[in-house]
Amino acid sequence: MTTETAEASPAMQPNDGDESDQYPPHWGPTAWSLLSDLRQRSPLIQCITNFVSMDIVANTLLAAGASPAMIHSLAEIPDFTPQAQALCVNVGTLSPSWVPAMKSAAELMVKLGKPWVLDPVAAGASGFRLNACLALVGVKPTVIRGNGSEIIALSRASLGVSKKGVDSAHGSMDALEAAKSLARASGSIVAVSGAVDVVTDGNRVVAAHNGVPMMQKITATGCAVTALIAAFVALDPSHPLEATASALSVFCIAGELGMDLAKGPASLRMHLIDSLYGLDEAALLSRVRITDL
Ligand SMILES: Nc1ncnc2c1ncn2[C@@H]1O[C@H](COP(=O)(O)OP(=O)(O)OP(=O)(O)O)[C@@H](O)[C@H]1O
Ligand SMILES: Cc1ncsc1CCO
Ligand SMILES: [Mg+2]
Repeated sequence: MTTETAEASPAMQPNDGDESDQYPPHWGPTAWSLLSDLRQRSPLIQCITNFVSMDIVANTLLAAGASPAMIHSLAEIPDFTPQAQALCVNVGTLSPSWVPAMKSAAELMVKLGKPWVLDPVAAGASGFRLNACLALVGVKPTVIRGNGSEIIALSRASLGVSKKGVDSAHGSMDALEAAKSLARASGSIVAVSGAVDVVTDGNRVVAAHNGVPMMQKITATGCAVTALIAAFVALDPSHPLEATASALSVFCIAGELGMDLAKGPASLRMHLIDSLYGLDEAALLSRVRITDL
């Protein structure tokens, strides 16, 4: 829900020529190996997500090779959640009755030693939402992925800073220090999406430079990439930072390839999903742009 342009980002062209020297070569094979694994192993990903995003989240997971389940009833969690390889919790259309299911599913995943990922949509929009997000952060998400404004709001609240500030239109780089503080305070990997996606464990910071600005004009692309992060982390739970950066880069490469065929947001949505489904090794290796900051 932030607006950010990407004039400074070299994200739209293949990673070839001299420019490739700035991108460490190990990231391409890492991302490809995770995507290949996803297609082979098809992990079951439980999503407790908002009404707006349910369709694009399920279709993104399917196109990437995962198996989505949009199951959010508290009554089903004891039987169903233990079968999932990862859980994605998204507070986008939160109401009080959803919070116990979110907490209970997350607690169960932690108890079982499995990863779960939090998308704190519009975290600073209300006291109710912020408190729910803080309670969920207390259940130790493996990864928290939000846009700049969301990470700044959550980071301030988790550090007990009462001044909320103007939580709109923050770029991902503006949120870098907030992301590091939140990662240190929570023990989670924190990812901030934007023209450049940044991922941190509180010390190390990596940046993924893929994507196109038009992705912001499709609702719930952020929710979709959070779910894809859950799927990637399910494959390699002991390396969540690498899995998170790879998922962001892969999703954004699908956006770049989709943009070549799109006429606007609606056709980009379709072509992004098609491009994710068809993404091959050569295209991925030539386009991955991940750097250590
Ligand atoms: N200016 C940009 N240039 C390139 N890619 C972008 C840009 N802005 C966002 N993206 C990409 O679009 C996807 C969604 O990120 P965004 O920051 O818009 O999420 P969000 O605000 O949580 O969205 P939503 O709430 O609609 O799900 C991410 O994969 C991100 O990398
Ligand atoms: C637009 C919108 N409102 C609540 S959730 C959502 C989807 C993007 O997060
Ligand atoms: Mg969002």
